[in-house]
Formats: sequence, structure tokens, C-alpha cells
Amino acid sequence: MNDAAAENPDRLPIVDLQNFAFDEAGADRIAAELDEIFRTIGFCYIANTGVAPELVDGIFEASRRFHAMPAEAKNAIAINEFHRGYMAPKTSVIVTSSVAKVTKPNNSESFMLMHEVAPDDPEWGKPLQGPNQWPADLPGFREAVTAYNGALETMSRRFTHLIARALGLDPAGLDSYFEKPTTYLRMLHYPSQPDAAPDEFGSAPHTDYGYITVLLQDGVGGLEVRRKDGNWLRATPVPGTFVVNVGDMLSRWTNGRWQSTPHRVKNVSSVDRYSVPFFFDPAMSNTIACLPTCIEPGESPRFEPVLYGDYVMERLNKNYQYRHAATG
Ligand SMILES: O=C(O)CCC(=O)C(=O)O
Ligand SMILES: [Fe+2]
Repeated sequence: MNDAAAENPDRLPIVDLQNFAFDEAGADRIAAELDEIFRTIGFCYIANTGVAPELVDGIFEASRRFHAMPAEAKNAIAINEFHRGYMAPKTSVIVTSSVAKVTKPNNSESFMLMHEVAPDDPEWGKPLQGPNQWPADLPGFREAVTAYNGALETMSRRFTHLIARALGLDPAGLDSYFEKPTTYLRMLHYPSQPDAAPDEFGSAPHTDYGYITVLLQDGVGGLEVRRKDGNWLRATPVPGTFVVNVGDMLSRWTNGRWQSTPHRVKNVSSVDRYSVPFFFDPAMSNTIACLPTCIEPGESPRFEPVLYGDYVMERLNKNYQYRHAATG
């Protein structure tokens, strides 16, 4: 496929991960496929990921039960300074969007789980290093969420070996960044908004801040991905798959070779939409600079090296209402 066609596809490509049971040549082929996709549209579906369907059913059920609780029960675990807990509807505005001038809050609510930090961990109490919060009186919720989160972390590590390969590194070449990854599991609920104004979104146009996002969506639809020609492409739900996209850190690692593609969500259907993005990011203390394999001869780095922790905190501090009291 030529680049123009790959940049402006009519549907997102599906990559078969073959439950990671491929040989070297198979891995190289998938890596080459990912390179083509991430250089152009920046988004794809992945199939045969090895994530058990029971875990997928379990996380949707957990999310529906959570969001069906009364507001009082949800607000009892309102998001804490460590970015863990419940985010009420319309409490974030993506003012840092590099894609659009965003003034309206996102029409969604969510439960956010991040990586566990033990109280005796030297990082404890530093930005984004604190306790998760769990709803009271929701039997089985914690188990379902923990199991799904663990499976997504495992899958993301395996996927990282394909990414490293695609970037000309040893398959384990990026592993050191993910010994203690920063992870976010966001269980989102988007109410139906069939009459939304043009600038009202469930999730306003943005790019993701981190490394990769692995998104589970239900059958409702509403996610759209911006093509190079400026048209928005629907990421129509495909059962049994996840949607994967490149975040800002991965784009910087590749010197912009791979795209951190803008996307947005609007639920114009007549029913509620549930989705669960898993954001798999490096440790807060990692510096992200252009990878040596991603510099062509004669080229120079297009981005200054950046500390992942600084990059993400600037965005969270600006975009989330609950942080404004603390940060002015
Ligand atoms: O809900 C979705 O489909 C996408 C959500 C998203 O883009 C995000 O949370 O960054
Ligand atoms: Fe996103």
C-alpha cells in the first residue's frame, strides 16, 4: 500500500497477534506491519491478543455495576491527589489539546485505577504514587478489575517486544522503561448525547500523553480517529479486538516517525457507551529522548528530551478540575 492510502484508510487495519505464538520470521512480519501502520494512521485493531474473553466480560460487568451505583457511593471514592478513584461527569477539560481549542468539559464519568504502590516503596507519596481506592459493597469488583488490569499489563509487555523489533531494537530493548511502569486503567461511561453541539464531546479531540493505549470498547461506537487528510474515521467496534494507538512518548522516541494520532469520542447513539482504555507508560523518572535507531543519517532530534513524569503532570494539572485547588 502506498503511504497516501495507508494514511487515509477507509477502516483501521486489523493486526493478528497470533497469541504471540509466532517464530522469529513471524514476529518480524508483524513488526513490519506495525511499522507501516504507526507511520501512517497510528491506530489499529489487534486480534488474538491472548487476553481471556472472561476477563473482558468481567471488566464490562464491573464497569456497569460501578456506574449504576448512586452518585453518593461513587463520590465516596472521589479521585485523590494520586489520580485514583472516581471522576464525576464533566470534571475534565482537555485544555492542553494540541488538536483543537477545547473549552467544554468531557461528557463522561470514570473510575481510574493506576499501578499499585506499596506504602514502603521509596516512591510512595511522590506524584501519582499513592493508594488506589475501591468501592465499598461491590462484591467481585476488585477481583475482576485486578485480573483484567494484570492481563493488559502482560499483553502490553509482550506487545512492547514487537514495537522494539519494529524500531530496529533488540526485542527487549525497551524493557528497562517498563520495570515499574506507570499504568492507568480508566473505566469510562459515556451517556448518550444524540443532540450534542458540534463542540460537545464525550472525549474532546486529543492525543494520548504516554507510550501506548490499549482500548476495549463495547458495541456502541463513537470513537473517531483523524486521518492525515483531516477527515475523521470511525473506529467501529470489532468484537474480540482491542484498539491500539501510539501516544506522545512513543512518537517522541521515534523522532516523529510514528504518529500520536488525534482522536475523539461522541456517543450519538441512544444508549450508554462503556469503554476501558489501558494506558501503558514508562516510569515517572524515565527520560524520553529520540532512540538512536530512529535517527536517519543527517537528521537531528526534533524534540528535546523530556522527563515522562514532568510531561504527564503538566497535562493532568491543567486538564483535571480536581487538581486546580492544589495547583492554583
Ligand atoms: O473511550 C474511548 O473510546 C477513547 C477514550 C480516550 O481516547 C482516552 O481516554 O484517552
Ligand atoms: Fe485518548
